[in-house]
Amino acid sequence: MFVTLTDVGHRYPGHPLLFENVSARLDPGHVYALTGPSGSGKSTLLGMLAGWIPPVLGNITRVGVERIGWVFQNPHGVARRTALDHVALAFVARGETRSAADARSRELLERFGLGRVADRQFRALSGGEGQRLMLARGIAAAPDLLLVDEPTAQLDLRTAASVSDALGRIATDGTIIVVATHDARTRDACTDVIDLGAFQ
Ligand SMILES: Nc1ncnc2c1ncn2[C@@H]1O[C@H](COP(=O)(O)OP(=O)(O)OP(=O)(O)O)[C@@H](O)[C@H]1O
Repeated sequence: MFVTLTDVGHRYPGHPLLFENVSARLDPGHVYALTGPSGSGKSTLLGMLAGWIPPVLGNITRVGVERIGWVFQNPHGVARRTALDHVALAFVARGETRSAADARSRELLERFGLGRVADRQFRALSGGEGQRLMLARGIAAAPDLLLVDEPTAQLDLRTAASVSDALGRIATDGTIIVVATHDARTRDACTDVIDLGAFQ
């Protein structure tokens, strides 16, 4: 399974080229930081990787990528459900029994520094905890391609740092992960960098 970008470029109708000549190969087990100044097209390229936006130039090939997951800027959860429930449901949806799902979820929550708040309702989590929970849920769903859009944009520095550190630990064998970010610490936590600023 992999994704290739070959000389990819994009412009919105009536606007100049946002970026051009982006070529890369994305493989499972890596976490790719997609960086670049505000407006350089990071969210646009995530939409292209998802297949929502066809590139104006070049092409994107997805081989063996069937399931695509997203983690957005703001954590969205069910207010009265526990953190554990949010992750366990992803495992249950993949066919695990509830008790196996709970055990795997607790392990995953530990990895994201959320072991302590596993039984807390979503509405009682802090912003950083909520965002780390969204990443844990994204991984639990085991998509082939996980697209993460500015996971620290709404967070203060310290909370953002906790999310960046968690991102450094999410590389996982069966999933290609791409994280759009302007946060240097998030970028440094990733295994690879694609800088759109270099393709303007
Ligand atoms: N549907 C659209 N039609 C026209 N222009 C658009 C559309 N969507 C985005 N743009 C413009 O394209 C540029 C790139 O937007 P995009 O959101 O991809 O950048 P970004 O790098 O993710 O920015 P930021 O870091 O600020 O989130 C921006 O100038 C934006 O206003």
